[in-house]
Amino acid sequence: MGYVIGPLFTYRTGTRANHVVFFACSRGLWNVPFIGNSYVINATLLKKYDRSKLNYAKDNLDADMAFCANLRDLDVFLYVSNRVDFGHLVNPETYDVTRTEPEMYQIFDNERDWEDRFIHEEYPESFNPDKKNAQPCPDVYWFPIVSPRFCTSLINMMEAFGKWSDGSNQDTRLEGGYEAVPTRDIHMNQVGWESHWLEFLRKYVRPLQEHVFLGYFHDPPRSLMNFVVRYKPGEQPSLRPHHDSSTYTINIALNRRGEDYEGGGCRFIRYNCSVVDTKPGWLLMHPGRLTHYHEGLLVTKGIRYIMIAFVDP
Ligand SMILES: O=C(O)CCC(=O)C(=O)O
Ligand SMILES: [Fe+2]
Repeated sequence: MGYVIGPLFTYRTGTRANHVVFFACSRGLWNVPFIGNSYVINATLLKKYDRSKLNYAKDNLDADMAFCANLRDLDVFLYVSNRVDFGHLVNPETYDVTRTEPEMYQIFDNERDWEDRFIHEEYPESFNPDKKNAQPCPDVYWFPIVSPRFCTSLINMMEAFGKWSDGSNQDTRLEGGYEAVPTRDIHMNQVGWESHWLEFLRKYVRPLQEHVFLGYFHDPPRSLMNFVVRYKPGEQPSLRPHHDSSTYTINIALNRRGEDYEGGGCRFIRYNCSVVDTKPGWLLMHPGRLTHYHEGLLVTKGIRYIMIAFVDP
């Protein structure tokens, strides 16, 4: 599917008001009076015409309008074709090369690329009505959600920032200044990635929640505690039993058990049930309060990274 800008019948030279963008549902080639943003030009034209005529200036028109007007005056045939897939446009407006992992920040501006890069290829399968969603412990669901690239990018973002909390109960990042069960972590807002994370929750996590915990709707999901945890022997290797202050919690594994670290995992005490064979890019989703008292199991070697959000506190 391609798009055509400015159908012949509504076009008036010199005004933008009449430009119409429409999707062509069939494939073909259309003669158009105006093209913008991105185009391919036959190089022989550049040799053939006098540059005083073939240029980007005419009256008070914008450069793209002037260029097309000059081409029309020269009787150059302008057309749009979707017979070949040329790819798609990237919006460079907010691309910030000063960020570590700038692509991760593109969830709003280049949604399609973001999804291709960062969402797990099996994500849509979780909604297949013929498929039974994995439930390693009672009411603990397990879904593929993000790609390996997402996991390494998020770890890079956090390690480049580097200011891991000290694991004490005093935490100035929190409203009350106190964290009862502290982890060594970095919050999403410390790396300027909170709005992006919330969009990810709304767009990709919320539908999974609605799919398995029927009848609970909260759109957009609210989440004040969004962070990456680092478990490491000699630093903080485990987390004592606790409840999360959330309606539901998501816990995304970011690296590989057995390769990057040994030990680790999450144990749900009421059910005496542990999830230890966690997989990078897979998310655990469980109720936060009352039933799902849990602990982070001891990491004996290497570093374990997880991404946590307490949704709807
Ligand atoms: O280590 C885990 O998987 C559990 C982490 C956790 O419970 C938390 O951060 O609240
Ligand atoms: Fe927890």
